[in-house]
Amino acid sequence: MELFEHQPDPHANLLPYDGTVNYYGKILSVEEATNFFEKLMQNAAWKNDEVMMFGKHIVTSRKIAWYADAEMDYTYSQIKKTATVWLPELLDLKNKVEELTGEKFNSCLLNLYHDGSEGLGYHSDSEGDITKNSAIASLSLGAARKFVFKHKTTKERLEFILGNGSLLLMKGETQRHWLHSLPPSKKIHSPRINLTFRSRNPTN
Ligand SMILES: O=C(O)CCC(=O)C(=O)O
Ligand SMILES: [Fe+2]
Repeated sequence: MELFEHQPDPHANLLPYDGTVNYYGKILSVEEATNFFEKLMQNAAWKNDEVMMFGKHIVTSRKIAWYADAEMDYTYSQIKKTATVWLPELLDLKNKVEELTGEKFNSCLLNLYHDGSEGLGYHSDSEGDITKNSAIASLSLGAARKFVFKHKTTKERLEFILGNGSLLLMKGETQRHWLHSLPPSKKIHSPRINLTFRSRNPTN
């Protein structure tokens, strides 16, 4: 595999306070990332996301797919979802991410942004059955996109670029104190897949 010259220090905390975010840089070669992107594009159980916004039921153009250790239902954005059992390529990525981060994950949300017109508004991933203060690992494939953190009370903002094959880890109190978003951009004309590996409490 090609190696990357300027690997960041994954132990450095990118947040100034109230949480921990570690950036591992590119953990896949361009070839590997392209390969995973194509496989997931083809094989993942993509469907349009449904969310509740201002009391309205909205179907987004962004697509999502949920995977978990066993088939179970859970709630995300106030709507019940059903997860599917792991694809082999997702298990490969999960193993790699667990090995690098030293964390364990039992589910994964995939997001497919067809181009820069699709993004994700400010939110934190702490709702429902997500294990409190558990780590969330975010692996990006395809188009590089801006990723923004905003503190819930100080409103301090921090921006990062998440490139093809890169890994970001959010842990500790991050979700409690910080929101994050993927802003839309007119400059991006190609797709991106993001995988967030998570820990959920098995409630059913
Ligand atoms: O696409 C991304 O980088 C962010 C995804 C995200 O925040 C989420 O799925 O909760
Ligand atoms: Fe999120």
